[in-house]
Amino acid sequence: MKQGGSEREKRHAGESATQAVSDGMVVGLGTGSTAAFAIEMLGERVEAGLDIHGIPTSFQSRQLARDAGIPLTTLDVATPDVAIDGADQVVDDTLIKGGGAAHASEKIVDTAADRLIVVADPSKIAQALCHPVPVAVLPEARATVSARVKELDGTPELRDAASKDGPVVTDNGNLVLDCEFGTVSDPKKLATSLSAIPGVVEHGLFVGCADEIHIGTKEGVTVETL
Ligand SMILES: O=C[C@H](O)[C@H](O)[C@H](O)COP(=O)(O)O
Repeated sequence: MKQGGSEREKRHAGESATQAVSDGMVVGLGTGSTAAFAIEMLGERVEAGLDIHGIPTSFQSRQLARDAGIPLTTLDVATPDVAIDGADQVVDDTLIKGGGAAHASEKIVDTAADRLIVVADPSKIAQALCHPVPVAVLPEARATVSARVKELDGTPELRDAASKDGPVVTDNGNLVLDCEFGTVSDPKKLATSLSAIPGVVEHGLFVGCADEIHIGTKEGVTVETL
């Protein structure tokens, strides 16, 4: 599922995004290898005196934030001023996310934030949405959701775990169907259709969600404000 992009490019994107963070802010902490660089950099700034709280989007980002010394809070008591998160594909302000199976919590935190900054390497930027759409489903709904995805002309594939026998199980105990739709010409319509299927917990289409894209390159970063 994961696409290329060098560590250097990801680091440049992650570090650039953290410049939007200042004292007193609550920061949504995205998941994945690119967001991890932002968390690392925020930790260094916290150690140097930056006063922030983070809201993690997965077990991974929670652990990284703890290791980095970032104080944590929850959506029960705080609203993120900004969220910094990665993506698997970016077309303008619309994203496909969920390569790390964290898109349900990411969507909750990212859309609650006043501002969503996406961190990406150039391999993620596309002209058309054509990446398979991850769909988190309740385990008992795997077959019924698959059938409905096929009615939408999609091809669902249960995501298998690399490190154990059997399927990927999300932080919330759900399964993931990677659904191939070819080129998605109307992401809003597909998002609505997927959300309406009983048993779908969340899908990875983030339609019109991004406010800024920080694209890390070997030399530096390009920032697109949307
Ligand atoms: O579920 C995971 C997330 O949506 C990630 O933000 C996305 O897969 C991008 O991850 P990475 O920066 O490792 O490519």
